[in-house]
Amino acid sequence: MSLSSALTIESLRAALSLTSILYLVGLWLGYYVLVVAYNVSPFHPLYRFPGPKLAASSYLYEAYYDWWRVGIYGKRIRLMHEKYGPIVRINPDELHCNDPYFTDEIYSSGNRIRDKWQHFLNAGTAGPVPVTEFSTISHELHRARRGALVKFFSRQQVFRLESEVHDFTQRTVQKMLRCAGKEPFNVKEAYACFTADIISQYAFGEPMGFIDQDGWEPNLTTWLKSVFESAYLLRYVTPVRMLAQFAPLFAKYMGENIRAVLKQLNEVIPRYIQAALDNPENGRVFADLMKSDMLPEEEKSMYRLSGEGFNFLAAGTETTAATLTAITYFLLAKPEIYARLMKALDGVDPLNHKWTELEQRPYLWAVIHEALRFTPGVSHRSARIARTENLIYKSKDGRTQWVIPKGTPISMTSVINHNNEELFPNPDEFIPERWIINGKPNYALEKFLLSFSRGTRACLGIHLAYCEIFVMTAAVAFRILPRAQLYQTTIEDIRYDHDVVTPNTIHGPIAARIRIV
Ligand code: HEM
Repeated sequence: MSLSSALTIESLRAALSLTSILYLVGLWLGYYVLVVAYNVSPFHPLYRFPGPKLAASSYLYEAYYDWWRVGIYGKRIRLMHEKYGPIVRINPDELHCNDPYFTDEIYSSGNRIRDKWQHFLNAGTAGPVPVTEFSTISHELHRARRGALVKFFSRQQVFRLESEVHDFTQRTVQKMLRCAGKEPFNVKEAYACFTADIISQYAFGEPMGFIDQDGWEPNLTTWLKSVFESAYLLRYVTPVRMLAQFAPLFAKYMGENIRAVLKQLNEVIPRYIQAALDNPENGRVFADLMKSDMLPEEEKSMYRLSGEGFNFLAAGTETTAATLTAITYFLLAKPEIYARLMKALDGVDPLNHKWTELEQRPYLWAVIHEALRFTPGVSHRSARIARTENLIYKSKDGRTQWVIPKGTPISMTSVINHNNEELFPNPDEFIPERWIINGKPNYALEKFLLSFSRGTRACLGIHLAYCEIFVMTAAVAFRILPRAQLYQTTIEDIRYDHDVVTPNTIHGPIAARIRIV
């Protein structure tokens, strides 16, 4: 061994000695204590805001409830509001608001700058996801990315492709009917097959084949479940987040579902996009996006577009399927609501109904909005940062006023807003009638619905989601429910208990097992 390599090994040994490791740990602890002290000191810009000091001192408090105890910080935040008022400090850097009248200030529209916050986006950092429209922090870049996509998801565009929604609806219903007299099944899985196939067809020009496969599982949500379940681990455990970047390298050592997701992300979706580009006539979103002059060339890489494709599937499958499942559950559990709905659908053709025609039936509109309130597809809070303006908060009674400093992440939580007793009396009850006023849909109440978020970052797929929900609900009401019964399913399989970004019940994901006779 040469002298120089002997010296290198010697210095490495010295660097890794117990004393030096203890010294480094001590330094880190000292730094951490200083940060905690600063967070609760009067020097911190959020010092005056009420909330538990422990929550303000470090992210450990939030991590304990969201990661360790799994997704229950939302419940904790609700209790904080009861004690501290409408605006509370829930971690060192974030405020939370539970006044629904302030929604459009936080989630504003137009030119008012609203950034997203890295802390939240850390929950989904694998592969190209961070470079997608959904995960874009900066208002300006988000605007450019969304601007290029928005026309593909407009109401007009959904009308143009509505016949495909009908086709997939009828095929799903036919497949459900083939389960008659057989084993009960979880209708959520059937809806997940339907929603994944529709988005794939809509975005890439071809379905993923879940409706045509034998049985309902596995499907995309079977695989995505593990992605949602790892969201908090990625958010709070930095080394895991860093390792996630290299996930494809050690894919073979990972669980089956994560492997399936990686395959979708790295092989299946790029293949769909390539097929779309090779066949521009039928190429839908991606073929057109390549030609779009709204996006600079560097935004059109296969890597980034695969991320967008993946996000469409992830954003629109579980959410829409959960809403349809809640509707099915309540229509079966409450025959009086089902009877009223069937009366409202009088005259509608069971096999050939139009979305616009269905929207004109106030009771159907009400059932759907009550399901979106009761089971919002996304139950975790989502923060916005007003980078350039202080937000002025004034409670309705004028007793509470706050100036929220510009640059502060501030969030709301759909399940908290949707349980507001003033807007939604008896919020634990499923009451479609609350959405009807003078025999018409109560559009004024709709602006308090946070299921699709609001403002510049609201759900891009909202029109597609509504079209799917209206068309499928009517089809199921006519053709499935007269022959279906709930099987080993109670309200506890639907009611929100905690979240893994999407709502979960005490038994896990939302589910409604039905038997068709
Ligand atoms: C009931 C069904 C749905 C619900 C409840 C829902 C809910 C939401 C919510 C709450 C957000 C905002 C998330 C945030 O603040 O970070 C969002 C964003 C988004 N959703 Fe949906 N969604 C649904 C269906 C769909 C469908 C069918 C698609 C189709 C592709 C879709 C695509 C998207 C996209 C691309 C975004 C990101 C928008 C942006 O950042 O500009 N969603 N959705």
